[in-house]
Amino acid sequence: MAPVYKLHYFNLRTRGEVIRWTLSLAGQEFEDHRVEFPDWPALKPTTPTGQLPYLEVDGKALDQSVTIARFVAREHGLAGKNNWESAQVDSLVDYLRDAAKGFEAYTTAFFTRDPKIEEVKTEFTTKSVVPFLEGLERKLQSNDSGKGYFVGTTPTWGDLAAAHFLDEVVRLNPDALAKTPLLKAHNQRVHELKGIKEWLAKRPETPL
Ligand SMILES: N[C@@H](CCC(=O)N[C@@H](CS)C(=O)NCC(=O)O)C(=O)O
Repeated sequence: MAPVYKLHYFNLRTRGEVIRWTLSLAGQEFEDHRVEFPDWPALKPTTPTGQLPYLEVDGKALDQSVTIARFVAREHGLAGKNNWESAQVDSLVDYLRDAAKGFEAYTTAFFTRDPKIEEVKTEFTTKSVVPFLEGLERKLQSNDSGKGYFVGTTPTWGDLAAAHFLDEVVRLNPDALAKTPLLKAHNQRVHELKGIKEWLAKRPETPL
């Protein structure tokens, strides 16, 4: 029997979205349980660690967003074709997590209604993320397969993590990819993948 997947997360993209993209590219059906904030205090003690996301697979719970996305990718052949490719994907995802620190400052400012949110946004999109975008473009360029993905010849969950992150950057600054044309083209390439295109067309619109 095919496994039954249920993803528990808030009604946000943030730490849940790469998991949703990976499930979608895999063509894996899943229940997208979005916890509303007023319901959270009652649900919190029922979760593995008191935090979200966690994924239920046939009733068993797996927590930690990056681990969950990697698990789904491995289950569906989206984590690289050999150990070297898997390590390259992991390296890409680690790099993105460093790049995302400035974005986390923005999400904190959003949730705390920081009056300086515009400054935080400008600092992230025009300063702190810039060297990461250049580094990311070099990583993409270093794959000479000619297929336009970060690792190997087919999309991996690393491509999804990169494209999702860049979407968030572009939401905050539409010109952010002007100096990294390869990243811009990669972003469009990922958006055109069947499962991703379908997911983007149907996902709920949320502020983050
Ligand atoms: N390392 C964890 C962090 C999880 C985390 O920080 N979750 C936040 C939402 S993004 C949460 O559950 N906050 C509510 C709470 O702690 O009560 C992961 O990546 O899954």
